[in-house]
Amino acid sequence: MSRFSEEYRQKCVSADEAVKVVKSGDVVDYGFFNGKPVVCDIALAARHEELRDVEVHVAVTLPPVPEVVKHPESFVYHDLQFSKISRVLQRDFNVGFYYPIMYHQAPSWFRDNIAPHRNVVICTVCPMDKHGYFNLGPHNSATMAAMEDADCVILEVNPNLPVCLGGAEEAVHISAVNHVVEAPKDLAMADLPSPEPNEQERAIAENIVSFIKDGSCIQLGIGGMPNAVGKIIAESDLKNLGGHTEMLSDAYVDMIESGRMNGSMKAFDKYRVAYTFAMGSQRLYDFMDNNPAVASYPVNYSNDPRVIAQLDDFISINNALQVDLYTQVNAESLGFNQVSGNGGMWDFVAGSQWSKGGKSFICLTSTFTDSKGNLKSRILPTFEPGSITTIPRHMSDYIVTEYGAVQVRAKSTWKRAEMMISIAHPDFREELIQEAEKMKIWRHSNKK
Ligand SMILES: CC(=O)SCCNC(=O)CCNC(=O)[C@H](O)C(C)(C)COP(=O)(O)OP(=O)(O)OC[C@H]1O[C@@H](n2cnc3c(N)ncnc32)[C@H](O)[C@@H]1OP(=O)(O)O
Ligand SMILES: CCCC(=O)O
Repeated sequence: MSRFSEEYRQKCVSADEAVKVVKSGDVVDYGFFNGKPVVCDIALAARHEELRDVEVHVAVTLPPVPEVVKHPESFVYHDLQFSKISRVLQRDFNVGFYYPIMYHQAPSWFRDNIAPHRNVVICTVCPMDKHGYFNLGPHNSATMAAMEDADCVILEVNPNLPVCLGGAEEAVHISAVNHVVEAPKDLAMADLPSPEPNEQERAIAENIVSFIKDGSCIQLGIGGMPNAVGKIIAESDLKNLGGHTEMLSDAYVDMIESGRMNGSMKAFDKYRVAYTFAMGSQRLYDFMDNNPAVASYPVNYSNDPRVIAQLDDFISINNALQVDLYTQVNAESLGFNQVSGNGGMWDFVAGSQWSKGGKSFICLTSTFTDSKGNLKSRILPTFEPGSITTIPRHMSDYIVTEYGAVQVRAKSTWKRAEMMISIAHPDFREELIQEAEKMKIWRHSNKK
């Protein structure tokens, strides 16, 4: 028994008891990603008749669907990064709001009193260790900063979370905690395996891999495509790659276990992949458990472009929904429907271009087939009203489809239009040229 056991026993209460602290008008933070509580969420939602206008904040609503969203008159739900659940909630039920973020700034939101003050933080953690620490598991992010800001910290202990070694700020001490709630021992984490890459995704990945050299440092973003790139790298003969990323995904397990990524050439965090959160399959979480090959850091380190820039040959690979002929990147919305979020995209697009030899790749399949079976170009003359520009054109570097990779950085408007059309699906190229002419970004010498 550790000397902290008595303090643990005193602080351990039922979920119903713990959430009694929440009052109408409070701001309640559910942590980030896998940090979202389950039993405390059920207990809080059960108080919906007596509570009004409680703000709840999460980042990426992982399954299960939170109970609080069923009572929008009592709880105002906010998500820093939409995924399937938040999309459906907002689009079909008019519930939930997106919260734009420049992700590396998140800890300073709390430490510099910029974000609304958190009355209560409730988040899922690993069981307490003999030193009195609760490891945060695969969600470091800005959790410690939010806890520092909070009047009350409630931990929901789940023994199925992997213990994720730091780095920094990967654990909270019992002395900084008000209540501990024990989740059922069989409460599994959301198991989100990535699908096998399709033919187009493999072609895109091949187009990117040709730019990667031995010793490059790799960041992979969220979405289907970056996972395909990881798989192709794992099958390549590249050597001594490093990893420094916001999100640790299954692709990193592929790259590390295949021996391609060992971090031996990194200027710092040598032999480790630095990350701030992980999301993926149970295989990923099993791999991370107590594994010194990966190091958990707060997001003001992992995503700070000034940190990223110090790693030479930094290769940043992120996914987009659409790119227009001006080379503006939309990675987050379709008209007025929020699909995802900017997250750390800006951080890595900037940091990789500041790195010596670094490159930023934004990838997308050239087309999308809608629910009615219509083939649509993802390369558009301009975005539809309401769509958000995630990366402005002056920050775009490489854009990649299955038809090739083009570097639009340091090119004029008419050259960019030509490059974008060269990687569009052939069925749409003529129409795009006509639009480029109307937009006055086409000249007679442009290649058709
Ligand atoms: C974690 C990080 O942020 S790492 C740092 C970088 N940050 C980012 O890259 C953030 C921004 N990027 C992203 O969020 C993702 O990469 C995305 C959204 C661009 C792509 O992610 P994916 O999971 O591959 O997207 P997916 O193909 O499933 O599309 C998402 C949704 O948009 C729909 N969609 C995608 N493209 C289109 C299109 N052109 N027209 C209509 N609908 C579309 C899909 O049908 C899907 O909808 P549904 O699941 O509600 O039915
Ligand atoms: C808080 C946003 C995190 C992300 O990039 O997914």
